[in-house]
Amino acid sequence: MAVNPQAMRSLLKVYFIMGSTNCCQNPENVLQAAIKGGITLFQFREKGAGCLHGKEKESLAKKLQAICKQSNIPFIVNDDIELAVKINADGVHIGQDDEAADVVRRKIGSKILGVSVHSMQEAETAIRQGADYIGIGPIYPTSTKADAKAVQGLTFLTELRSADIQIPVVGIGGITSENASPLIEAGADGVSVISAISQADSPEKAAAKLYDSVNRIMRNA
Ligand SMILES: Cc1ncsc1CCOP(=O)(O)O
Ligand SMILES: C=C1C=NC(C)=NC1=N
Ligand SMILES: [Mg+2]
Repeated sequence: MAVNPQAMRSLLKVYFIMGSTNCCQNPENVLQAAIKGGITLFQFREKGAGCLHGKEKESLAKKLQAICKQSNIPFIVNDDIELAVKINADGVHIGQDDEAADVVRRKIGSKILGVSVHSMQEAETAIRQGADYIGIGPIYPTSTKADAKAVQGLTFLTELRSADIQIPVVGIGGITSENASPLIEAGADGVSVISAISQADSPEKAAAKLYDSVNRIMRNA
């Protein structure tokens, strides 16, 4: 269901990303709590040391997809296009080391397509090839992704918005409710987080605080 940019922007507000290796508690309970707290979009990202594969990965994906469905939260799959198509996910997120966005677009039809970009060139290519949103980062230092690129702060986001690039944009990397506001003020449509919610004592409270800090800024913008 490729969404129109305005609908995409509201989906990106509090974009929770998680896989089994990011959770201290049961992933289903963490997702249930995050939804209660107010996340607006979910991405299943089963990656890194100790992550699930094959049937186990598919089984967890289906459980988390069912939880999202109950609350009408779109379910995005990271990297694994085949899995996304097989379980009829609402969209996929790809990076520069995955298949090209135009190839993925042909495979997923009108589902949501997100692309990670780190330069104007990559952003323009993603837009041309039909991305519905772009993910940029790491905005702040993060230990969640071992091979994250250099911390970019708000520089690239500011460059995008100064070049009048209007595609929906979400930032990622080390984001918490304490540092989310400057990102929104610089023109991001939302924040995507892994550990701020997945490793919180209360994922529900963490999600609610993020939702509140993002909306407070948007109301005053
Ligand atoms: C997937 C990804 N891409 C850039 S940083 C990152 C990890 C973000 O995790 P956290 O929100 O815990 O910093
Ligand atoms: C690397 C990523 C960047 N941005 C988003 C939204 N998801 C990702 N997996
Ligand atoms: Mg990838």
